Amino acid sequence: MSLPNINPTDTKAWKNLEKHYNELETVHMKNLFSMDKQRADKFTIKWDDFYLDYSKNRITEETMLHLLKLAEEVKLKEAIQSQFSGNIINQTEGRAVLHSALRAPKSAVVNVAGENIIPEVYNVKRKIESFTNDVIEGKREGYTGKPFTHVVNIGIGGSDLGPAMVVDSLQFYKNHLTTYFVSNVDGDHVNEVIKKLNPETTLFVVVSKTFTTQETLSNANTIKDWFLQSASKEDIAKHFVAVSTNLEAVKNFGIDQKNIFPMWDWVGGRFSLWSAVGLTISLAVGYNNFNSLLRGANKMDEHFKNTDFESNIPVVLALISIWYNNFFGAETEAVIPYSQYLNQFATYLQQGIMESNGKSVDRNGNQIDYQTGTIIWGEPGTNSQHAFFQLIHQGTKLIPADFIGFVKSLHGNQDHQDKLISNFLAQTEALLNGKTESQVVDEGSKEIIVPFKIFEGNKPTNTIFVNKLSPESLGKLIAMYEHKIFVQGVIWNIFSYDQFGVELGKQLANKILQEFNSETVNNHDSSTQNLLNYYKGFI
Ligand SMILES: O=P(O)(O)OC[C@H]1O[C@H](O)[C@H](O)[C@@H](O)[C@@H]1O
Repeated sequence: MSLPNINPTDTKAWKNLEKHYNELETVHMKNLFSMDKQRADKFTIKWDDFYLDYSKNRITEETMLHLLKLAEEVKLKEAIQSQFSGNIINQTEGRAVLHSALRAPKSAVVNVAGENIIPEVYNVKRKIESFTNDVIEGKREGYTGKPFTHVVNIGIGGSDLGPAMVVDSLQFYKNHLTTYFVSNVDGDHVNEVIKKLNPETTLFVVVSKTFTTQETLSNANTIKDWFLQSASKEDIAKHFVAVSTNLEAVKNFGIDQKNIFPMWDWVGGRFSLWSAVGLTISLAVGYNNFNSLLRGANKMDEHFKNTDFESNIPVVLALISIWYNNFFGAETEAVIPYSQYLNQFATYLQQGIMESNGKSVDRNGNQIDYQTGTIIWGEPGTNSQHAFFQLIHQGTKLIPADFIGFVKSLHGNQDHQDKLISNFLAQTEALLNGKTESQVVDEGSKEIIVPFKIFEGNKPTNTIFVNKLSPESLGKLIAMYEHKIFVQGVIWNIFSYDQFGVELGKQLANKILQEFNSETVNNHDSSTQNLLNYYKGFI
């Protein structure tokens, strides 16, 4: 069974939402709150250690009914079943989409082409575990007999962003190993990392699903050449491991077969941190913590699969986002974690969300005439308050935002925590209520200044309060957004799991690279031609 194929704008719910939008467009949330004392309770979902308050949105109970009807009409339930049961829902690439299987319990049965993939998943997990333990305990040594002190992850896109974000987010749980990530083909990146390394005590994890990615192979080769300045070819087996589906290409690179951690084509790059792509996570925080991350994601999978849509966190978040995107015309969404640890969270989500749902052709191959993929951005609070919050509060654009906070701190300094959380709560309150003219006047502002100090309010936010930042809760949080992506892709009737949009630039870059060495080049538009010639003048 493939995915349902329903144009959302043809549904009854969509038409009802259009009508309903006209009624609600100018309604201020402030009034919705004063009209209904139960509002916050009605629009709150408590699940496990998650507390989602979505009451500060421009919605009523009727809005949610229409949105839930939309989910029903596009056959979301069937789509979820189809994904989890291993159907080829990535139809444009002919693949199943089973990152959820990577965090399923051992007893699960998930068939791909008639074969249960779970035993193979657990074989690789065992390999990750024993390798991790050997490195951490110093049983695995470098070519001069010293234990490893540094790990360098070489990858890009999904083979970099996930592990990098998780390692950064879980640095509180980190062990003695120092980790670096090299991704950019800009030589400065690899150069700066190399400066900090000792070849005798550094382990290199080359991560590439395809093992054809220019950036990763260039960086891996540069590092290998640097390594061979002090070590010999035989030592590569001790210091280089790889994660890939392309076992042949890894062997050709010179990595020992024993050092290959396989992955599968049913794991999309941007959803792959749960596979061996997460090896650097496991090395940095230990296998047990890596496994807790997976357990958390699995709990979210179960919640997503089994909970009615009205209390299903990823579904509700996805529907609200559709409401703003497709009816209010909002183009962007901010993700604001009130945790410095989640510094890279929005960057990570950018790939997941924008690579998945940045599509303009529906599942029939037809051009679509409604908005898809949201633009995602964000930075941790409170820093972001002092940077771009002005525009959210008083600018002309509607920017729905997710506020993510943790009730308990990891540092244990309650003074800092109270200050952080007071800001976390105050911002969504301010965005909701704003400040009226009479309030500004009462504060004694000069008349001429009054208009500049008015806050319109009515700015939507979701508050996601989680008990504590742990590997498990982080796993839930990431999986929550993964499922939100899926739900939106189903509603927009697009294929969320391919990424053909990244190919054209790659092809042209390869062509231009060759042209740097050829005498005459004149097959470009005049702008590109001039720029290319300008650069050639320097090489
Ligand atoms: O893991 P790799 O095969 O090296 O791919 C790395 C990345 O590059 C591609 O261009 C895609 O846009 C990403 O989805 C992918 O994660």
